[in-house]
Amino acid sequence: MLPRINFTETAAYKYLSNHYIDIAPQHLRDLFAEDPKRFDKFSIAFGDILFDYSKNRINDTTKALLLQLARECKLDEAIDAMFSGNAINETENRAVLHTALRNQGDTPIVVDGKDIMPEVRSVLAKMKTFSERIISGTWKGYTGKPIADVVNIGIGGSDLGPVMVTEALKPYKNHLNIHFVSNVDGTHIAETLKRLNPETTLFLIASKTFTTQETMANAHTARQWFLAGGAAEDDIAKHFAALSTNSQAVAAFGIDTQNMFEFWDWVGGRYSLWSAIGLSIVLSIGFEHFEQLLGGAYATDEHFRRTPLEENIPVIMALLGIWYNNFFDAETQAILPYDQYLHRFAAYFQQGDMESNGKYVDRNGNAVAYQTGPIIWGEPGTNGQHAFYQLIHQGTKLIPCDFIAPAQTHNPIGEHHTLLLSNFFAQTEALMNGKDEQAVVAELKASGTSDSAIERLKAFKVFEGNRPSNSFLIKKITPYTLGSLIALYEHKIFVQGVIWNIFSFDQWGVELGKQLAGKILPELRTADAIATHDASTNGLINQYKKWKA
Ligand SMILES: O=P(O)(O)OC[C@H]1O[C@@H](O)[C@H](O)[C@@H](O)[C@@H]1O
Repeated sequence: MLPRINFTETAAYKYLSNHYIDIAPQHLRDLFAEDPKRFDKFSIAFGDILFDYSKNRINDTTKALLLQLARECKLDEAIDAMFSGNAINETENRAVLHTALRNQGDTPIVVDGKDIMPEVRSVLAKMKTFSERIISGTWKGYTGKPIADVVNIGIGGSDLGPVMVTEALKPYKNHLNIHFVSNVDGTHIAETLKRLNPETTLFLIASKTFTTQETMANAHTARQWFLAGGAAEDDIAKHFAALSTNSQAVAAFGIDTQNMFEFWDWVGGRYSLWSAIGLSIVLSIGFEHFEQLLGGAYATDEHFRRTPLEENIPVIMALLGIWYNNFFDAETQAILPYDQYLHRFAAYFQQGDMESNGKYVDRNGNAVAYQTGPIIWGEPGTNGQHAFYQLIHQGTKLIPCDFIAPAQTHNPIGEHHTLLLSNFFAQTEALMNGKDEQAVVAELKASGTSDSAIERLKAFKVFEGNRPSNSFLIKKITPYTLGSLIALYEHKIFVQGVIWNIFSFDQWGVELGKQLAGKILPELRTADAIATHDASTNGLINQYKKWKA
């Protein structure tokens, strides 16, 4: 069981509330001026990742109080409970062990009296053999040709992780073309299939439950398309594999269970890229690179599990988030990677974070009286700069930002990377320092602006600054460093859930819409006018019926 502590009733919370009143008016500029050791104090080097959190609205007292908060909420106990396989996903009575999927230690991990590591290793071995056959071309399609295209059909956790990682690790890609189909909108699969040849295409049906409507619809369409190309039912075994926990449903669909890559109910969908769900990643970059990804995540797991809280990156990330979310009333958190390959990173953690911590019911089943999970959003720099940074710099909302950038690029073309990084450094500095009226006036004077124009313009050109950010400077985005980075964010989410006293590993909030869609679907199949819903829903459905072709 996870502890049940209302963090707003801890001593640390009360101290933090008072401390907030001291900190809120202080400017980051002054905090830096007062403390020459601020960067050394508030940054952590972890392998090839430098985490700089000095540009946050904190001082030594803030950090000490936030750590006290974590201790009062028994974070240590919760970390132990997760790693040791307790059923901390209490509403589904499941352990939470995505860490076991990348475990490289030799201590058994026991769930329901059984060491799960042999099974984990055996699925990994199966993924290795299978992927080597596909990549080398020894696996042949039904007309004897090697596989050229792989289509992962899955949604949510069975899509976003593989999409994000295959994009992030494109420099490590082999010759296979990897496609992802997730949306039940027929356009997604239709546009994908247009470019493919059934003789050389492999479908991975990725679904933990193997019941998800969107995935099943797409899988059936893929199957029909494949058979319509001239293949026989028996040929399906050469072109379809399943990544799932549900062997019965896989067999019922007609996929040979030989071609099923299993995972287990102790892997949450949004934490599953490390499991068989990662097969598209393995096919894209090869098993060795996938192992490096797991290795990087394992290094973070060890860091998270064994490093004292004050030097523990996911813990610090989480506590800073809580500082802004619950004391500064910030509602969102931006993730801004200065790396084009990481263009799906924020989208990935939109699910990771918002599906985990978007909860208003606490672990006792009561509505909370405080804010929980933030809205996660972001786009790669510098595109974001020319779109929404205006609001971050001069808007009325406080938006804590995570900036992520590699020191080395995979594409050293001319000065591109230096230009990119100059923007990365400039933005965090500008957000922190801002530009005061004096500087604005001096600048306008120097450019020959008239006094009356200066008077008219100066207010618009002032930047308050004092906008907080974290910076992750990474030597290079490799499978290993990416694995580490993803796991840092995963554990941040976990720590926040522990402190907010919510369950981070269920997702009941996605069920109602599915249930209602199930009810509405048969109503859409008839031409009859509908009167079973509220006036708005009836009105929309009936208009749809009039308009549909
Ligand atoms: O892998 P499955 O079972 O098809 O589920 C896909 C997604 O389904 C959604 O309903 C869940 O909210 C996600 O968490 C999950 O990842």
